[in-house]
Amino acid sequence: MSSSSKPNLPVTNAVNGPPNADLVRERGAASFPVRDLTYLVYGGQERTEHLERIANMVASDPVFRKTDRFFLSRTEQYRRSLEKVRHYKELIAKHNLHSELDQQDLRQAIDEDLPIGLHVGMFIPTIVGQGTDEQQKKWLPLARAYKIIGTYAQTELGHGSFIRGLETVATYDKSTQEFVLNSPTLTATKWWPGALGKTSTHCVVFARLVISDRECGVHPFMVQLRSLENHEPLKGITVGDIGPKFAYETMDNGFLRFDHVRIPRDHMLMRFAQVAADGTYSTPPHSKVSYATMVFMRAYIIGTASSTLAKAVTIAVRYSCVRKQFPLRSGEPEQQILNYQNQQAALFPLLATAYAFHFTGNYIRQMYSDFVRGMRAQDFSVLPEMHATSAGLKSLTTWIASAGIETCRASCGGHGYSKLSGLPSLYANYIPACTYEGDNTVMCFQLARYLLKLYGKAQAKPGLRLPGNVSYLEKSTLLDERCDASTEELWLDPARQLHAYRNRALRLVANCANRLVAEMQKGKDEVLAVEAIKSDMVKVAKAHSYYVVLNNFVNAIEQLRASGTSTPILRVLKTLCDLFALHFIQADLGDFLEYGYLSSLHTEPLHAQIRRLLEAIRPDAVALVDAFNFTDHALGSALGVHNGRVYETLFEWAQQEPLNKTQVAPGYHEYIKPFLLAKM
Ligand SMILES: CCCCC/C=C\C/C=C\C/C=C\C/C=C\C/C=C\CC/C=C/C(=O)SCCNC(=O)CCNC(=O)[C@H](O)C(C)(C)COP(=O)(O)OP(=O)(O)OC[C@H]1O[C@@H](n2cnc3c(N)ncnc32)[C@H](O)[C@@H]1OP(=O)(O)O
Ligand SMILES: Cc1cc2nc3c(=O)[nH]c(=O)nc-3n(C[C@H](O)[C@H](O)[C@H](O)COP(=O)(O)OP(=O)(O)OC[C@H]3O[C@@H](n4cnc5c(N)ncnc54)[C@H](O)[C@@H]3O)c2cc1C
Repeated sequence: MSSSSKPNLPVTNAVNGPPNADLVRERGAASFPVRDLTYLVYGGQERTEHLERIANMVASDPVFRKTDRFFLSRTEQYRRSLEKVRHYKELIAKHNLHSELDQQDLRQAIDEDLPIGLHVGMFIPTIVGQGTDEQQKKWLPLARAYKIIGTYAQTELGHGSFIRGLETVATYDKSTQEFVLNSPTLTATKWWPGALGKTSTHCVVFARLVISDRECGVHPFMVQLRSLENHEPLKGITVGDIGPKFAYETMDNGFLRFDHVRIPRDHMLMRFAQVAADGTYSTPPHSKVSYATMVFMRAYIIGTASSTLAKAVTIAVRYSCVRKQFPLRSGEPEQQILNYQNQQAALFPLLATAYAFHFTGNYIRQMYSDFVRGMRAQDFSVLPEMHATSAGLKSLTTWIASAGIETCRASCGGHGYSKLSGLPSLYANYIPACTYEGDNTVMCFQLARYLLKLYGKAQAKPGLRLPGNVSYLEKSTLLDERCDASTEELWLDPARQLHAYRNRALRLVANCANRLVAEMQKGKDEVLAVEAIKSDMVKVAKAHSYYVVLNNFVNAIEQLRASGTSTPILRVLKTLCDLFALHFIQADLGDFLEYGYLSSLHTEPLHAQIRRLLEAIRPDAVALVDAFNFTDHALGSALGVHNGRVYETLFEWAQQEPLNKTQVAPGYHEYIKPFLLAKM
């Protein structure tokens, strides 16, 4: 064989051999029926089996392969994701997966940021939420059949967070009954929308409406960007890809400029605000109703924080079970790294958090559907609570999940740094969730503002009843109460855990409110006073959101108990809930100590209880990640493979590296050989 054309490496087929013995042993020793926990997570046996059928269909389909993704150029990755989109459509037809839920299941199983994500996640929901009945009748069938592909074009080069600062203009021309869309400045260029660059034929554009020189605020408009015949941009439209990013290579995030592009009057989405033919403008029933798609997506993002973190933890826990380093004493076998307390302290709180966020996702889904039901009946009263709660939870969950993926990566040592571990790309593709759909810090201000307002109202009007999750703001006497968890046992009491979280949140709200007043007493107006407390506002929003997450976890376990869930499952969920509660007190201990809510009387038993919880989770750790039921395809990780054949898989996958295609390195003749063979 020619030494330069073929690798001199053994061809292995070892990835499919017998499973790793440690994993097998651990699976056999679980304290609870794993399958039952899987059913609980996915909503029952039937639903789980349905999801499995779809996941297995995807995993065995070569079009959806992922293993070579690291060796493709950006353009190849984009093309590959288009191929996946086409195949996704073929499978919908072939397997009759026409319901929205089936299609969502299929996309989730494909597990890639496809350039139709924005079409499904924001373009169609905006037509549904903001379009009149006629507009929906016109565009929804086309969009659902993929006869048009759309996106959500709001952010501009100059502004993302400050929506009222957007510069794209839609000027109404009464004489032709058209809107004229224009990008008057460079900073008015739309910048970032997913699938805008190369894929979309249409988009919903957010532009400031101007009628006879009167500014009417930002509104959504349906605009065709590209020809449906040949995909060329239409006249007056400049569109393209924004270039390389941290990751997200499969997505053509784009830019877009308008040069006096005319669209008919009925292309403004007019469910809530209208422009009549004569230019009469009718205001919407709530000034922020056109922001509803963002609220929808924030709720969706909260739900995905659990599954994303669960993937990272699955990889890290399985690998930590297979990986061995050091005997404790010489002559003894080496330890699985999962036996080390530090490894457990890094990973198990994240495991607990993935379960906690699962219940947060259920909670926000329910809240969102109640909100939509109200909105359909023209009741917008829940909007402020929905907006504030989802803004805070989106921030907390994405921050924790992002940091958690990185913790998992680091806990896998050197192999965690290999892209073949799946963790670097999971991290890089996930972290923009802290930015898109509202920068997390900016979102925290929204929740903190809401809490401060309610706190002020409750102070001004004793006896006022506030909604469930914020009702603790009524009880300023809570501020005088102290922790009484002076033993390890007491720290397992959910009422005490919740008391601590409520007390911390209320204290931070109250402090913020007091500081606001103090700043104003120093002579600042309210606007400047708010600026002086902004970092505290972020802490307020996080503290409240932690409380909401824990409260939902505790409530969910109570409901499961009431509905007859088996004791072993309840026991393991309670242990996870305890660890979640105690770990995040330990992580922010300063907050609790600062005002004397806790003292060393309480912190010692707290730390000791956390150590006990880590020990309690250890024998079930593998079973707990198995219960998330990810296929190897979904994990895309040599370290997280279900059979634990980590080294075989790493070795085999590395053979695909293009550098290994030849024995002699490309560049050898030009760059290495000359100095190796140079005369001394
Ligand atoms: C739940 C069910 C889920 C089911 C899921 C099913 C299907 C999903 C399908 C598919 C999904 C597929 C793929 C997607 C996957 C992953 C995601 C991938 C990519 C992400 C794409 C990203 C898209 C984007 O990023 S779009 C752009 C997003 N941009 C932002 O978020 C901008 C952030 N800024 C703002 O929101 C606002 O400007 C602001 C910061 C909130 C401030 O607004 P402003 O106008 O300046 O108002 P203020 O003057 O400050 O406030 C006035 C008043 O209004 C209140 N307010 C503000 N916003 C809202 C709102 N949205 N609702 C209600 N009220 C609001 C504000 O609090 C204030 O109130 P006050 O006066 O009482 O204090
Ligand atoms: C991968 C990705 C996909 C995206 N997809 C889309 C899409 O499909 N459609 C779309 O329209 N947009 C999209 N976006 C844009 C995204 O929504 C915005 O980037 C996001 O809303 C943040 O806005 P910004 O970039 O203006 O950040 P900025 O607001 O400029 O934030 C920069 C910094 O300033 C701080 N800051 C901002 N305002 C304040 C304030 N008032 N007080 C204190 N601090 C402040 C922030 O906390 C942050 O630290 C996407 C972005 C990314 C990264």
